[in-house]
Amino acid sequence: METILQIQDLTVNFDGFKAVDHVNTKIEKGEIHFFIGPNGAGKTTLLDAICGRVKPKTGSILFTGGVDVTQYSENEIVNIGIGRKFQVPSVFTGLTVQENMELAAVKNRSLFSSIFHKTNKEQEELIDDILDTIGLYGKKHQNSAALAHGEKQWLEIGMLLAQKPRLMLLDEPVAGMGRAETEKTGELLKKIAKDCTMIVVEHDMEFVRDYSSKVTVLHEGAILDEGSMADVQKNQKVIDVYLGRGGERDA
Ligand SMILES: Nc1ncnc2c1ncn2[C@@H]1O[C@H](COP(=O)(O)OP(=O)(O)OP(=O)(O)O)[C@@H](O)[C@H]1O
Repeated sequence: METILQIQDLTVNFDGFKAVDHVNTKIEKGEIHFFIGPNGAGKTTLLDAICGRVKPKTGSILFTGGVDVTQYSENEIVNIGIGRKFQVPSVFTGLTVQENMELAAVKNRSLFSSIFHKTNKEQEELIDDILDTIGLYGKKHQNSAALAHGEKQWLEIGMLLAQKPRLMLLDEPVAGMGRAETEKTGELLKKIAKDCTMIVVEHDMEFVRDYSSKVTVLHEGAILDEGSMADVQKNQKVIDVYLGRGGERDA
């Protein structure tokens, strides 16, 4: 196993309140690693620290062995290969599926300059491959406003893939999806994880059971348990603070 991300003694404070409290964990290459736990446990804050949105009070986050991303800006973190998808889709609904992909593929953060930057042949091939992977090749010329909820989420995952990340952070990717879309998303994550490791925050426990390689349970900012879903769901403390309290219905 090769470690892609090592989180060491990570603490994030908001006005003295510890949202993340001395967290230590490792993400292995190729994993679909879920973070679960009750509302307010610190899951989103942890993702925010990895992608540079918040700066920790203590600790380090080592990416592929050496680089401490806590010292980097959000843009630098994207450029070294960590992509983040937020809960609310950020697809441009005035553009087609293909145009959204082109914007992402030219890798320019500014919409204005991206519009004037044509994609090259290599980028076109990459876009076609990704559209095939996310199941939207047949809809490439469709306006993205007309896509179903699940399809918009897949397009956004595709837009992240266009930046060729080695690690992808997903915040509640199946929220609002029906069972069929949820399963399709799980199969998509499995496909992607072969080349791009995944960290996923999720409240849908059926989805976590079906698609996780590893689960970290957070409670009040700290790690309560870690392991396979089969193992952590037997832990009485995890049942008491989350699973047994209908935590999965809180989303
Ligand atoms: N910018 C902020 N300023 C102050 N407090 C914050 C800020 N962001 C988060 N918090 C607090 O930190 C704690 C952890 O929040 P976080 O959003 O990380 O939890 P979560 O586990 O993702 O919860 P949920 O499952 O509800 O999304 C919460 O008590 C929240 O109110």
